[in-house]
Amino acid sequence: MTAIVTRQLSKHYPEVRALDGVSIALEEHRIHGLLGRNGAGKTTLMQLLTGQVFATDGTMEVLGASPVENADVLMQTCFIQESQKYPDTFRAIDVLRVAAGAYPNWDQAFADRLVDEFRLPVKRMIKKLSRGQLSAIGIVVGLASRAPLTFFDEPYLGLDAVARRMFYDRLLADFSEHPRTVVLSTHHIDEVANLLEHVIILDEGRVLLDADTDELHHAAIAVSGRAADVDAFLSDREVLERTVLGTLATATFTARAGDERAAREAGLDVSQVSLQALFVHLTTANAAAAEQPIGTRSATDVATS
Ligand SMILES: Nc1ncnc2c1ncn2[C@@H]1O[C@H](COP(=O)(O)OP(=O)(O)OP(=O)(O)O)[C@@H](O)[C@H]1O
Repeated sequence: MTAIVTRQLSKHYPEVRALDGVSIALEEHRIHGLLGRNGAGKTTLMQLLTGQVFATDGTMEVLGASPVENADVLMQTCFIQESQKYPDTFRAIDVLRVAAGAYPNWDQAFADRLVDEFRLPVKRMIKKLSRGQLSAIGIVVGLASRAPLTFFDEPYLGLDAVARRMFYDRLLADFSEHPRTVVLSTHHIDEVANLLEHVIILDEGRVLLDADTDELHHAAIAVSGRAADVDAFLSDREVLERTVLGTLATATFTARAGDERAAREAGLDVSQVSLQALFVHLTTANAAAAEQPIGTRSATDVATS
């Protein structure tokens, strides 16, 4: 079943098209990555899907219905935002108490364990907590709520590397025991690459890439060897990046079936491209295409190649 379907979903502000004709389908019980450069539209998409802002155009279904003012859907949805505001008088323990009442699948024992692991001082006033401790509150709520649909919007601002690792481990372990749909937006792409089963890359409000991560391993490959051999091999391929060092060249290109074998047969070294590198290649290529005169580009050139 699909947990989320959007069709031509758009959110336009007077000065910017924060989201522009986004059509996606996210299967349930998977961890989806929502990636994009600053201002790409990730938060806007999550705000639309959780009924916090209204669409300018298009339609969406979340857990089978429109999320707009729909208590049934919203009760099954947990949205952890980087900029979450809490009442001035709240301590972390108060947030957890409210969350326990709000989420039907809340697991208090799990929340208590996470509080210990993240060393969260639950009785201290929230306004006195560090940036990382604030993020830890969101993570505890996001995990212990066990909501059928959980959005984590860059949930770990200020969290150190150990705590981030712990978040990924706990998310993965709990997800295997209690499958649910998770949408995670992040700039730490390499850290989460192994967690993600499906990736959407947004760029300037549009979908630049929508693919399962196992397909992505073959979507682009890097070859290196003598510059002349590399260039001969690349002749009719779409090159994402090419660097030359003396007589040697390395190039990343959009791969077609059989390309890996063909490159080896041409005497080239072949390596896989990480999700992070692919992200950088695609968003850079899209920005370069955007600078071309109108009429010579298609915004979906990169996504569909
Ligand atoms: N309320 C608003 N009014 C006007 N413009 C807005 C509003 N909210 C977002 N935007 C603009 O919409 C675009 C998308 O913003 P959004 O917050 O969705 O990006 P993002 O991908 O989450 O970025 P980041 O990675 O920096 O958090 C940006 O250009 C932003 O300035």
